[in-house]
Amino acid sequence: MNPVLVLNGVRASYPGRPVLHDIDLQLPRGQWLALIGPNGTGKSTLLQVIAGLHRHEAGEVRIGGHCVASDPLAARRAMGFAPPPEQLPAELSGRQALELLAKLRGHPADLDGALALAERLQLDPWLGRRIAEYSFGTRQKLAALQALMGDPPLIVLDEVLNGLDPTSSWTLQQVLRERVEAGVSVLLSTHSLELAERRADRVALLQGGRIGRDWSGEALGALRSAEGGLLGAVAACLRVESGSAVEVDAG
Ligand SMILES: Nc1ncnc2c1ncn2[C@@H]1O[C@H](COP(=O)(O)OP(=O)(O)OP(=O)(O)O)[C@@H](O)[C@H]1O
Repeated sequence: MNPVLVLNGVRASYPGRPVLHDIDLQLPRGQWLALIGPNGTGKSTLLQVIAGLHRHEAGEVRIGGHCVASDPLAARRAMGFAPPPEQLPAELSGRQALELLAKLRGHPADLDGALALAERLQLDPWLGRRIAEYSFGTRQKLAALQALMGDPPLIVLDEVLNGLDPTSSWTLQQVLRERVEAGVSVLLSTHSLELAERRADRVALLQGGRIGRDWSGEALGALRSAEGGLLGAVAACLRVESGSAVEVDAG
């Protein structure tokens, strides 16, 4: 089966600052990929390129076979993206924001599924209140709901578990795992190596604007039982990049 997400030679930058260099990545159906990497290495930029919110200067991004640059609407329909919490419409209630999204997508019935998920995430008591009154974690839950709404084949989440209380975080991880088991693909950026190691099917390390390492399910399985685990493996990669591995080896 064709991968749900394909990136070929993707490059992107901000004025005077190249960020992504020739990113090649494929995400098969029914796989949870955790994207990790140091601060400022370009994870959010990469996810925004995939969501069509940041222009890529070279290469190609395809979602469900649709090219993000030439057929953005079809590409967007094949994915769910959690907006950054500060970009949620503060003057609307959570319910109004979900209704608006369902209407914009042309699937008002999607609201029912989102409301059921809101209950699982204990967001339902907040849905009648203005988003401006939400805490950071409550906004994160609403953003995640938006990404999950309508059951898209690809779900893209940028550090969306940050700020969630442990029970809500666990529930959202369970929801994501259920979706993955049903054939949905999840791309989640995170700084939690524990989450990446335990929950994801595969982990990609973004390093210097490139995919420096890509640990498959098998490699992850080996890391789970190895001393140091994923943290040790990531630290080794970053030492090599900074050149300090040479010092360590020489010492
Ligand atoms: N709007 C912007 N204008 C200019 N530079 C930006 C902008 N947004 C991000 N950058 C720069 O692009 C680079 C990548 O940023 P990005 O937010 O994608 O990194 P990240 O890996 O998600 O970081 P973090 O882990 O800290 O969230 C950084 O050097 C950052 O300073």
